[in-house]
Amino acid sequence: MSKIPVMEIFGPTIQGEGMVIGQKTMFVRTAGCDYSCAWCDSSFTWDGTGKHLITQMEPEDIWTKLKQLGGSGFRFVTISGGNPALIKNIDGLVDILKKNGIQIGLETQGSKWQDWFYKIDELTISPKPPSSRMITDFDRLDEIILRISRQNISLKVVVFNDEDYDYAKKIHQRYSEIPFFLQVGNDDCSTTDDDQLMMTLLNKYSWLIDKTMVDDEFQNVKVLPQLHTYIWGNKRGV
Ligand SMILES: C[S@@+](CC[C@H](N)C(=O)[O-])C[C@H]1O[C@@H](n2cnc3c(N)ncnc32)[C@H](O)[C@@H]1O
Ligand SMILES: Nc1nc2[nH]cc(C(=O)O)c2c(=O)[nH]1
Ligand code: SF4
Ligand SMILES: [Mg+2]
Repeated sequence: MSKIPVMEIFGPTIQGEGMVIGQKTMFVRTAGCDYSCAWCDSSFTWDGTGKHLITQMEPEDIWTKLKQLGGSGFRFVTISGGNPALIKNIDGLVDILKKNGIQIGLETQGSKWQDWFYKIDELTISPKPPSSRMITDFDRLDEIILRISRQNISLKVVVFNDEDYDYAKKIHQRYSEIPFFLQVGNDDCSTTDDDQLMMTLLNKYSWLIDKTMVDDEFQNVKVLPQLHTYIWGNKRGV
């Protein structure tokens, strides 16, 4: 048995965030998280509300489903969650994807390690700022980042307020050699008023840009929105 708890499989869509923003990709979203961020936009993966959606799947079945949805029109799969790093069996899925010439992206927060991280092509670590109410274990994060430092990795911190911004700077300074992304926080993950949401998010993006541009301590940084929210709002599975 090498099953993986899957919450949703979707795509093709664009990667809306971070180091490979705009990339055509399929998504595999796993269930369960060791964190419970105050503003998690995927809380259905861990708060019980999506329990009925969880399917225990063999890696081969996930590959079959990906091909069903994406046909032969994709070369990239992003694994997100929840925290996929809780799941040892993702190793089997990674091997199947590699064998079929698929590039793999991973979204995780840097709280857990798996050896299959070594096989990920584009690895995003997203440590959580104070507004999330999570506490970063820096010894653990140091260890993980050291292990993957020769791979294609990036750090991405979501910013909601000044305190988060200061935390982001601390992360950037601690791991100054690693490509660094600031990401706009979405504090209304339930609204269906897409126009209002876009206005709010654009204003926040503008605030974050203004702040970063005059900050000499942020020299080499990329400031990004969650692009998919501009197109599809809070819609799930896109
Ligand atoms: C849902 S998480 C899943 C992967 C992993 N648990 C993590 O947090 O990195 C995927 C990405 O969405 C970001 N995210 C979650 N909620 C958000 C929100 N309300 N606004 C902006 N980004 C958010 C996370 O910081 C992370 O970078
Ligand atoms: N289009 C799109 N891009 C994303 N980038 C990271 C996502 C995530 O939830 O991990 C995500 C997502 O859910 N959709
Ligand atoms: S670590 Fe990621 S999935 Fe887990 S609660 Fe935070 S944002 Fe959500
Ligand atoms: Mg998301």
